[in-house]
Amino acid sequence: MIEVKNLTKIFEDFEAIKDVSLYINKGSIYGLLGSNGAGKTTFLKTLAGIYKEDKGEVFIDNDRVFENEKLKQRVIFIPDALYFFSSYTIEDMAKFYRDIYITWNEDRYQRLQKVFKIDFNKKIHKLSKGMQRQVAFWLTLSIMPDVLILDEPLDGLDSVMRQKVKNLLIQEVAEREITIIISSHNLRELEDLCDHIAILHEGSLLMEKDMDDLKKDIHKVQVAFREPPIEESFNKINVLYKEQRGSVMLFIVRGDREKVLTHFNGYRPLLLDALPLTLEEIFIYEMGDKGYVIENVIF
Ligand SMILES: Nc1ncnc2c1ncn2[C@@H]1O[C@H](COP(=O)(O)OP(=O)(O)OP(=O)(O)O)[C@@H](O)[C@H]1O
Repeated sequence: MIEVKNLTKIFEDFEAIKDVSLYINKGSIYGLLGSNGAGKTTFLKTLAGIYKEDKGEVFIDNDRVFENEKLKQRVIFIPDALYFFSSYTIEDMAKFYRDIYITWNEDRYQRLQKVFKIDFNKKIHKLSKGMQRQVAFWLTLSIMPDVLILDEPLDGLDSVMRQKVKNLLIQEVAEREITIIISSHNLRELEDLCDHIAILHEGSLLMEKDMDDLKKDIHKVQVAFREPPIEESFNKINVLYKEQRGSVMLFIVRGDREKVLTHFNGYRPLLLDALPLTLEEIFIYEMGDKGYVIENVIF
């Protein structure tokens, strides 16, 4: 269980994280979204104990993370820009981790070679970007961490390998109840993996929700009216976005699905359809609500 209490992180006079509080349950796969520069990497590095909190506190299983060597045995961070010692082979790196991590699992390391299929004796810096990322997962999963913090984790992996890695992560959660925190711009991927989602915007927590609740709360409504109602009628519902597409109107509406449908049914429409939004659509509309808008959104 991870608890972040009123976390603020400051670089010189710039507040990269502003008073963020949240709670991540054990066994959760928690997705972190946000525009470029929103503070995701800073947040993850503070969670991993690489950065010290300037205000507030980060706890993992009720222990402070920063400078906590014991806890760092159980918490692994895979950064977006990977780092390996130059001239090290995979086996050299494994030896290094074997010496550091008491939880290192040799059997798993050997078995995962069948998944990643890269020669142990290859020099890591001579491998492709995607292969280096495979090595990062291979070594990390051999450490058997309890908490895995991943910054843009699947970047550079091909589609087959992405699926394999996602399966390995889901298996870890199912079998060992590890906790995974993932930041990514690939919302399709987060949608498949995560049970919880948070959106950071300019260092602040914009929204934090269970994935199912998030989807229950926002709808894409397509409606064709016999006679369009007056504009003010829509003030009774929480419309985030509205667009005319020929004879059909598209609404993005927040609120209870049944209440939204009852409202539109009141006009006896010729056509009425309410569809769930994808995570990508939810992100765009939530951000649009905060002034981070893209024009002419076409789905
Ligand atoms: N070491 C640092 N020194 C000064 N400013 C920093 C440092 N690291 C990050 N920042 C600033 O903090 C803000 C948040 O950066 P961060 O890398 O956390 O964003 P991000 O959400 O991960 O962005 P992206 O999606 O583009 O990777 C940015 O304005 C960035 O310039």
